[in-house]
Amino acid sequence: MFELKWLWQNLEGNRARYIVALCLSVVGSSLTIVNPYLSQRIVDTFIAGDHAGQNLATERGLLIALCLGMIGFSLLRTGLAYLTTMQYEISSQNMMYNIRIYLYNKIQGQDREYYDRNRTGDLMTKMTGDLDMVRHSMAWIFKTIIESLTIFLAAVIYFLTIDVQLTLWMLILSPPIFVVAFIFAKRVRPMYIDLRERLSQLNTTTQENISGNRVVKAFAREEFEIAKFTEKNVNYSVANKKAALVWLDYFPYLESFAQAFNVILMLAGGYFLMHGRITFGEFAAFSSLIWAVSNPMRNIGIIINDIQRFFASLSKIVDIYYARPAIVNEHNVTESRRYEGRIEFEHVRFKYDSATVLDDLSFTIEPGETIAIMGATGSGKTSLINLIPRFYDVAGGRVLVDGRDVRELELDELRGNIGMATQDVLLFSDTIDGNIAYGDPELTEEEAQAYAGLAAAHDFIVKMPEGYDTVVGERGVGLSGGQKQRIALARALAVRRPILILDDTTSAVDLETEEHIQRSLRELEYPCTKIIIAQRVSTTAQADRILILEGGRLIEEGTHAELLAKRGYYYDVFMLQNEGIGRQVTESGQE
Ligand SMILES: Nc1ncnc2c1ncn2[C@@H]1O[C@H](COP(=O)(O)OP(=O)(O)OP(=O)(O)O)[C@@H](O)[C@H]1O
Repeated sequence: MFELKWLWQNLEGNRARYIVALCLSVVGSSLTIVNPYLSQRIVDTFIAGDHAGQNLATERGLLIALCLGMIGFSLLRTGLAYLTTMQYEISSQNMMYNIRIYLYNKIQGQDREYYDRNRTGDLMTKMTGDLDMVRHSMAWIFKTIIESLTIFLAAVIYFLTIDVQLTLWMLILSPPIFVVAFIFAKRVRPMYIDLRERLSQLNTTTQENISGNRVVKAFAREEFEIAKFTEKNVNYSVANKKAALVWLDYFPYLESFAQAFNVILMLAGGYFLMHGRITFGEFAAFSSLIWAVSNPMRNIGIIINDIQRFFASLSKIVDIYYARPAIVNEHNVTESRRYEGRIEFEHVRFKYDSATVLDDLSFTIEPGETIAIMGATGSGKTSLINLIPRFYDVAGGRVLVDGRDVRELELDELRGNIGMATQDVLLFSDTIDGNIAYGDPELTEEEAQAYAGLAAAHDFIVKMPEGYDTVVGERGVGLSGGQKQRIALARALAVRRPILILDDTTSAVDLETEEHIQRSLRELEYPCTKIIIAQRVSTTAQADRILILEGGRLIEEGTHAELLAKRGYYYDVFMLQNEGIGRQVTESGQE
C-alpha cells in the first residue's frame, strides 16, 4: 500500500488526467450493458413477445430507434475507449518522465559508497525495465482491473434488476474463484520477486561482459563468458517458466468455473424461462452478458501475474527513490569561494564497512605546497585523497580544508575547488577537446590546447587525423594508456583549481614525458596545492614533502633528502629504482 501511495504522490500534475481516465473507464465499461438491454427490448417486443408480429407492424419507429441506439452506443463506446486510452497513456508517460528525471538526479546525488554497493546492471534494470513495467501497469493493468470490475458490477446490477434468484445462481461460483485466485497470488508473489532479481543478474552479467570485453578477449575467455551468461539466462528462463507455469496449476479450476457460468445459465435460466419467470429477451440479455461475469474470473490469473510483476518492479524503484546518501550535496552554493588550498588531516581514521584502511593519520599541507604520497599497493593512498573532496567520510578525526572540517563545507564549493585526475582514467565518448573542457565548458580552444601542451598531450593530439576534434571511443578507446592519462591530466589542469590531486597520473608515460609534465606542474600559472600519488622516485623527488604510507599509517614524512638520510622505506625504493633490484643482468639477459 505504501508503494501505491508513493505512486499517487508522483502522479502530481497528472492526477486530474488520470482520474478522468479512470472515470472514463468506468463510464465506458458501464455502457457495456446498454446494448444487451436494447437487444432484450427488441427480442421481447419484436421477436419473441406475445404481440411481436403486431408490434413489428405498428411500432417500426421504436424498432429503428432501438437499432440506431445500438449502433450509436457502439460508436460512443469506441470513442470513449479511444479517449480513455489516450488519457491513460499521456498521464502515465508524463508521470514516468518526471520519475525518470527524479531517479536519475537521485542516482547522480548518491555518494561513492552507493556506487560501491550497487551493480551497474541492476541500476540500469531499475531505470529501464522496472520503470517501464510500472508505466505499463498504470496505463494497462489498472485500466483492465477497473474495466473488468465495472463490467462485472454493471452486469450483476443489471442481472439483479431482471431476476435476483437467477443472479444469485450465477454468482454461486464467485467465492470459490476468489479463494483460488487468492491462493495463487500468495504462491506466485515470491516467484516474481525472485524473477526480478534474476533479471537484474542477467543484465549485470551482460553489462560487465560488454564493458569488459577487451579483457575477455585478451584472456580468450569468450567460452567462459558465454557459459556464465548462459547460466544466468537459464536461471532467468527457468524462473520465468516456473512463475508462468504455476498459473497452469490453477488454470483448470478457474477455467472450469468460468465455463460453468454457461451451464448454470442454461440450467437455471432455462428452468426460469420455461416457468415464465423470465422472458426470452431477459434470457438473451443474461446470455449476451455472461462473458461480463465469466471473463474477469478467467482473466484473474493474468491480472494477478501482472500485479505481482508490477509490485516487484515498483519496490525496486522505490528503493532508489528513498535511498539516502550519507554524504548529501545540497547544491545550494550561491557564490563559490576560491580556497587558499590548506589541507589538514587530524588523527584521521577511515574504514570501508568494518575494515580499517587509514589509521591515526595527521599531517598538514600548506597552500601552494607540492606533496607526494608514496606507499605499497593497498596502503591507502587513494583512500586518503578521496577524503579531501569528501567522497567518503572519516570514521574518526577530521579532514580540514582552509581550516574548516570538510563535513561543514558545501560540497559543490569544496569539489569546485579541487581538480582531480583519478587512477582509473575515464574519458567520455566525445572529442578530445570536449574531454579536456569537461570541467569548464567555457574553455576556449586555445586554452584547451595550452593545457594539453602542459600535460604533454598536444603533440600526439595534433598528429591524430582530426586533431582536437577526434572523437575518442567509450572510455577513451583508441588511445594508449599514457595518452589517456595525459588527456585526463589536461582536463584536471584546465579547471584551474587551487587544489590539484593526481592519482598515479604519470605511471604510464615515459620518463622524458614525465619530466615535461613535472616542469609544467612546477610552473603552473595559477596558485595551487598539489597532491601527487606516485611510485617513481623521479616524480616524488621534485615534491616539497613526501608522505610514506604503510598499512594505512604514516611511517615517513620529509623532503627527498631527509627521507634518503633516514634510510627507511623511501631509501629502499630509491635504491631499487636507481641501482637495479640487486641482481646483475648481463648483456645476453642472463642473471
Ligand atoms: N571501495 C572499496 N571498498 C572496500 N575496500 C576498499 C575499497 N577501495 C579500496 N579498498 C581497500 O582499501 C585498501 C586501500 O586501498 P587504496 O585504493 O586506498 O590503496 P592504494 O594505496 O591507493 O593502492 P594502489 O597503489 O594499488 O592504488 C585496500 O586494502 C583495498 O582493498
